[in-house]
Amino acid sequence: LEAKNHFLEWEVKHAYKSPDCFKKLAITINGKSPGPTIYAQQGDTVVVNLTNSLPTENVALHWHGIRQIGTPWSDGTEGVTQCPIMPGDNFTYTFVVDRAGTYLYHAHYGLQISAGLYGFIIVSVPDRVREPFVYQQDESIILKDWYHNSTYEQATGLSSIPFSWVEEPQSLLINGRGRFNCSLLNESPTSDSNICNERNPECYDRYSLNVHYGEAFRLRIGSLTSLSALSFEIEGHNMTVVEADGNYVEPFETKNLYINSGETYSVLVKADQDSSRNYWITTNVVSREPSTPTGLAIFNYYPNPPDKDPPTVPTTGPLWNDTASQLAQSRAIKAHHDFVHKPPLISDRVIVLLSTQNLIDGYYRWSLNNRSLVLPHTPYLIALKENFTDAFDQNPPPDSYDIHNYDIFSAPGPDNVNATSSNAIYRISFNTTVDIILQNANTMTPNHSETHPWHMHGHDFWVLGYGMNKFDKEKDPATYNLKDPIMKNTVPLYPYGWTALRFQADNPGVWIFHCHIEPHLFMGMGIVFEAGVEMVGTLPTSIMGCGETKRLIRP
Ligand SMILES: O=C1O[C@H]([C@@H](O)CO)C(O)=C1O
Repeated sequence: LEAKNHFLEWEVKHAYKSPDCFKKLAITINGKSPGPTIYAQQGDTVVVNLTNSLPTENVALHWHGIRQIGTPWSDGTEGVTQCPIMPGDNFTYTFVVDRAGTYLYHAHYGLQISAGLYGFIIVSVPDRVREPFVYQQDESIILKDWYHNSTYEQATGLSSIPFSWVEEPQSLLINGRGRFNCSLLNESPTSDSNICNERNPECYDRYSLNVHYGEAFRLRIGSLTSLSALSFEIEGHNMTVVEADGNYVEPFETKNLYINSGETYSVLVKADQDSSRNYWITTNVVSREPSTPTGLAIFNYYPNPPDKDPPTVPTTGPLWNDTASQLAQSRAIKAHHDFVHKPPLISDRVIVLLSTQNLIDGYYRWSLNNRSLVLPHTPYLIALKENFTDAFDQNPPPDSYDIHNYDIFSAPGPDNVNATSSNAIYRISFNTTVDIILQNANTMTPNHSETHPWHMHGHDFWVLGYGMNKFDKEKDPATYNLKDPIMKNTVPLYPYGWTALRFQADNPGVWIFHCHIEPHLFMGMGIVFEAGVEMVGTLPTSIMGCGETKRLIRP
C-alpha cells in the first residue's frame, strides 16, 4: 500500500472568538481555534502551506511529537530551525508522520499558543496492523486554558520592570468550548455588553461525547494549556491508560488522568453505567492553587439529549497540591510489554540541569545552570550548517551546577548575580546516549517550587525515574527503570524533585528542549542542543531571510 500525501492550505489569521462566551481576539487557522485536526496514516507525508495573514506579527508552527527525521527545517521552531514567517508571507512545512499515535501542533513564536493557535495530529496504524487494544469508537479531546486579556499584554507584563505575571486562566476549554460566568464581570451599563454574552452564536453548547451503552471507545486526550496542569475525569467511569505521547502503555486503570501541557494520552472507556442519564466530563487545575472554574463537557448516553446537563454536581477533581498522587501516576506509566524499547544500559554523557527563577538585570527570568535562553536572530540550524560563528555564543553552557553548595530549598536572592542571558547551545556527539537530569528548586518566592512539563523536539526519550529532593548521582541511578521505561516527548518535573531522562542523539539537526509552559519558555526556560548537523541535507532557502541568513539568499 502506498503512503499518501496530505496537502493542506492553512491561513493563520486573527478572528474574534468567544469560546467561553467572552469575546477575545484570537489567532486562528482558517478561522478556527482549535485549528483543524490532521488525520493521517503512519508513513504518510503531510504538506502544510501556511499563509501568515496576521497583519503585524510573525508566526511559526511546530509539529509536536513528530521527530522530523530528515526534515529538521520543518520543526517550526522560530530562531532554532527557521526564520519566522512574516506577515503576508507563506511557508510550506513538509514532513512524514512516521509513527502512529496522538500528536499536537501549535505556534512556536511569542505567546501564540495562548492566543489559540493549536490543534491535534492523529496518526493511525498502517492497514492490517493491530493495536494492542480494541475499541469501537475513536474520539479526541483537546484541553486548553483560556485567558481573557490579550497575549500582547501578557508578553509585556512578563518582560517589564516591574514584572507582571499572567496569573491563573479565566476558563478551561474542552475541544475549544467553555462557559464563563459573565455576571462575574460586573459590567457597567455603558460597557459593551457584547464582550460577554451567552446568546453570542460563538458561545457554543458544551462539547458532548456521544456513546451507546455497552460500547468501548478510545479517547485521545491532549493538552496545550499555556500554564495549567490538569486533572481529567469522566464521572462514574474509570479509564484505562493505553498510550502516552505516541507510545503504547502497559494498561492501568485510573479514575482521573493527570495531564500537563504538551502531553497526549489515549484511554479506553467502557460505556457501562446507567444509560438513562448523562455524566459530566470535567477538567480541573492541579499543581498551582486554582482560581479557575472546572471545565465541563457532557458524556452523553444515547438516546438522552446530547446537551442535557447530568443530574449531579460536577466533580471538582483531586486536591490541587496532592503531588504524591501525580508522582504515583507518572511512575505507573511504563512501556507496554509487547512494545518495550530497551534503553542502552549506560550513557555517554550526563547533563544535570538545575532550574531556577532569577532576576537578570531586574527582569524575572528562568535559568538552567544559570543560563537563561534567548534565541538569536540567525536560526541555529542555518548558523551551524553555514558556520556563522558570530551568530551565537560559541562557548558551551555547563553540564552541571554547583551541586554541593546550591540549596534547592531556598529562594535565590536578588543579589544572585550568577545567572545570565545566553544563546549558547549544547553540542552532542552524534548517536551518543545522553542522560538529562532535570533538577527543580525553589522559585524566588520562599517555600515555593512549581511543576514544569519538559518537552524535547526531534526525539522521544526514556523516562528513567522521578525523585524528590536533590538528585544524588551515587545513589539515585540505582533506582532507574531500565527494564520497561516509557518513551515520551514531554515529562513533568515536580516541585523540589528531579526527573531523569535518557535519549539517543540519533536525529541530525538542532533541537530545543524546554518547559512547555509558554510564559516560562518566553522567560528563558529551555536549552538548545545540536547533534550531527553536518549530516543535515541542503537547507531550503524558504527557512532563511532573517539575521545573518540574509546574505545566503541574496544573489
Ligand atoms: O514564572 C512565574 O512567576 C510567577 C511567580 O513566581 C512570581 O510572580 C509564577 O507563579 C511563575 O510561574
